[in-house]
Amino acid sequence: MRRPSHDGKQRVPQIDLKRIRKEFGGKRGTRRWTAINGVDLSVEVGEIVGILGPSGCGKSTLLNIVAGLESDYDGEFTIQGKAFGQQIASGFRVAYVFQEARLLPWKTVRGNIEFALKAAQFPANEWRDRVDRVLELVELTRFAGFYPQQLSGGMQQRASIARAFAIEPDILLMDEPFSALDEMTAQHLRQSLLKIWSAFRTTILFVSHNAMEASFLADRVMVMSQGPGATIREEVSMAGVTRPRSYDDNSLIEKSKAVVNALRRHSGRSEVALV
Ligand SMILES: Nc1ncnc2c1ncn2[C@@H]1O[C@H](COP(=O)(O)OP(=O)(O)OP(=O)(O)O)[C@@H](O)[C@H]1O
Repeated sequence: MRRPSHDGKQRVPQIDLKRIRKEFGGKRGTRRWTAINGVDLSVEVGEIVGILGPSGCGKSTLLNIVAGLESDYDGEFTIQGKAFGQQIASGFRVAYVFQEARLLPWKTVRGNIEFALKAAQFPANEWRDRVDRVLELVELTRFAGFYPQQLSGGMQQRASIARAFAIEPDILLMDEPFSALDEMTAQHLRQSLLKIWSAFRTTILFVSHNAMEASFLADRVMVMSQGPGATIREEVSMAGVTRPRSYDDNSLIEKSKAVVNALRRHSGRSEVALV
């Protein structure tokens, strides 16, 4: 999937996974399970790529490998042509947004974001401006002094997205970030995410179960097959769906149907719904 740049030169992809295979178990008599086998995926700088596939096919496993949380796998994984550990040692940053906001309950929204800035070694004199900027982008300025339990689920997730962007990550990983929210809140948050992405142009790799969500956010949607030994079977390009995006855009609706059809083809199930 390596593609030439507009000037005709080969660019080095931001994320490059080749022939990735991950097996679980097999130790002390536990069942051996090949979760993924032969995954190839290249993501360019500033791209948004979505991963969809049947439950248990290995989507989170793939994100965990890119996050550096999973190191026991076969195949090659490089970041801009270098080993992950080498890139992290030279200041490369990866942020992860999960289904739940995972904010520290004893810290305010500002305190949570400052905590991440401190961990990422940003100088303390930059914290206030950085926090203010990201909170404005996710429309939480008035809630900087609130504790997580004083916020709705959608607001907490917005705070977690703000925290992720505050450290200006080179890569943002998201594992079903909006699936715990009602659809109207999720729609608002997807818009917020794209607004903040257009300010930072961070490379985003995310997992979703929602074809419309994936189509709305992504430049490309990768559809995985059913495991064991799951792999990426099809790519649906969102080229032609202009940004900023609207849920009413017919070209988006058509692309979303194409994603659903790809899921049907590769999940071995026929009852996959549009959302
Ligand atoms: N730590 C583990 N030990 C054993 N098996 C595991 C482990 N983690 C994941 N698996 C197995 O690997 C497969 C892939 O899991 P993974 O969580 O990556 O799938 P997924 O596509 O993200 O699932 P879902 O869509 O349901 O969240 C599953 O069959 C799962 O049971």
